[in-house]
Amino acid sequence: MTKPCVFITRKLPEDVVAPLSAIAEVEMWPHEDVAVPNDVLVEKAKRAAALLPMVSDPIGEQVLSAGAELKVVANMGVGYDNIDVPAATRRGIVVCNTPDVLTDTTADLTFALLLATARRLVEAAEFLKEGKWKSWSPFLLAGADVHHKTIGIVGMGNIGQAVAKRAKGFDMNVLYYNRSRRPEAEAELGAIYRPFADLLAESDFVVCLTPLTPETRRLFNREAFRRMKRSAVFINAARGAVVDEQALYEALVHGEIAAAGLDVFEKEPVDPAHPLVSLPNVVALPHIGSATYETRRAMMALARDNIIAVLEGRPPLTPVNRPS
Ligand SMILES: O=CC(=O)O
Repeated sequence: MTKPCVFITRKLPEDVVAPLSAIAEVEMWPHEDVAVPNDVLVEKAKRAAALLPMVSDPIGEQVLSAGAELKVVANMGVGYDNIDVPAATRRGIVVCNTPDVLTDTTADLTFALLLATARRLVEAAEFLKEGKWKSWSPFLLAGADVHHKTIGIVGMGNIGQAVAKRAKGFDMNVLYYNRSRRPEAEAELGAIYRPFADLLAESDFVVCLTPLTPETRRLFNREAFRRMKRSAVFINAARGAVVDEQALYEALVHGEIAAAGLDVFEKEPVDPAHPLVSLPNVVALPHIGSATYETRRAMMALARDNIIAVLEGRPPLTPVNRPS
């Protein structure tokens, strides 16, 4: 019997791929740091029973309709806004993501970004390396305190709750906004629910961790930034398109908010000349929320195991849709 074909859109370690190679004919895009061009992806999809894409690979109508044999698309990421899930569901294709395995790692990065932005760590490190440090001075590179302040978390899923836990360790007052109330976070973490507009007005740190959906696209617009305190620090570790980047730029330039820490951008990789990136009060990172060796390997393994399960006729481990 011929083995089903699997296409992986980046070069992954052989030992991670080995269990899949035992049951399938696996082809990998041979580069680790260059994305597969869309025309190649469409071509590969034609023979594939399974795709293992990165969160940066668009899996829309074009790829899905080419994939006559496709049974499963196992994204390597918790977010799956790069995949047209309704179109996959209509075609009977299972879509999977990689939740849970990245929760603590992404929460660590989010909190590190918050600290780095509030305490101006990147600016300070560059200041020293550029030979600008002439003396200890009272307000040299002074930032804002984090401890005992109010954090407002928008998107209280697993990562939001893990950030809340870290914030509690800093004696912060934790507010949250979510589509649905989270009684367990309220009981266990003392997180307090606030309507979106109230959270923006009351928080010293506004942390965006909501998935990108049609409802959350450009949620952080001009009006949202105007509601924030002038001393507010905005952190985005979710998706760039949840933010109106022009509105954020203007809010930062006009002093409507104090600073921003951004791990994600509407267009990635972001141009280093992007106006937001050039601002001194912006800490910009290249979408590294889950980027530790341990977690990235766990994400790869989970995506792989989702594919193995579907190809072997078992239920997927972490599906996001239920095609009939
Ligand atoms: O952004 C990364 C992810 O969704 O896992």
